[in-house]
Amino acid sequence: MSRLDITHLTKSFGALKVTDDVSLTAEPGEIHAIIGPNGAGKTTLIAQISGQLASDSGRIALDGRDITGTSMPDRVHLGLARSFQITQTLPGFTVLENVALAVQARHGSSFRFWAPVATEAALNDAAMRALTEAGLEHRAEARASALSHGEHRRLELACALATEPSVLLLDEPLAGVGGEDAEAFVAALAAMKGRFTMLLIEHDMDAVFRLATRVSVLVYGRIIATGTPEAVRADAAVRAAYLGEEEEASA
Ligand SMILES: Nc1ncnc2c1ncn2[C@@H]1O[C@H](COP(=O)(O)OP(=O)(O)OP(=O)(O)O)[C@@H](O)[C@H]1O
Repeated sequence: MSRLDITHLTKSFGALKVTDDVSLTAEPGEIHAIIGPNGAGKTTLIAQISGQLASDSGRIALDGRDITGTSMPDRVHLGLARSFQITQTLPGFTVLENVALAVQARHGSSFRFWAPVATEAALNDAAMRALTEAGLEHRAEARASALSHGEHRRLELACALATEPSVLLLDEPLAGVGGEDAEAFVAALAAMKGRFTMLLIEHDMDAVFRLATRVSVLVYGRIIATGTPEAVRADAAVRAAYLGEEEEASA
């Protein structure tokens, strides 16, 4: 069963059809990237999937369960985590404390019955595991306010992972992140490949083609191709609509 199964999703703003009959899946352990030129409808699609925006028609299922009409908090609770939008980090708290709070938000009721010391140890252990996944364990004791922009993004990633999501929506994780920070982020995601299911929207094509298991290309709200990075790169329609232009522009 697909972790995420989206069928015939649509959304219009007035006369403008921004999401036009989009169907796609995220299979267990895959990183499915969605790419497309500016204005293709990527942000709108992610907003529909996360529940921020209601769809006009179509169906969204998470682990086989229809979540089309559910609220954004309900989707998070059911295991759909959207990084960078839902996470509010606390700048005066340490990195570890921030992630421990995210763990507690997920497991609040089960941790409550434990003795306080054991509770704290268990929370910190779970938080350290998420921090290690995000490649940020060496910053556990730093205050969140002391992190670089790229480190902060990885803290948000760790907070999202701490909720043990079924599917993680990553909306332009590398936006505004440069150099070593970007490299560290991509390395952290690459190391997670196969173990977490992710839908990735990202403008950095090098990162997309390095990370993605499958790539879908969105143009004017429609998916014009879905396949392995190699197949999509070689697709004539994709080259004509998008990649060719990008490569020519950067040549
Ligand atoms: N709330 C809105 N009302 C009207 N039009 C909208 C609204 N939100 C988005 N649009 C339009 O829908 C289209 C798709 O926008 P969207 O932001 O989803 O594209 P995108 O692929 O994420 O673009 P980018 O890569 O530039 O972030 C654009 O033409 C945009 O102007």
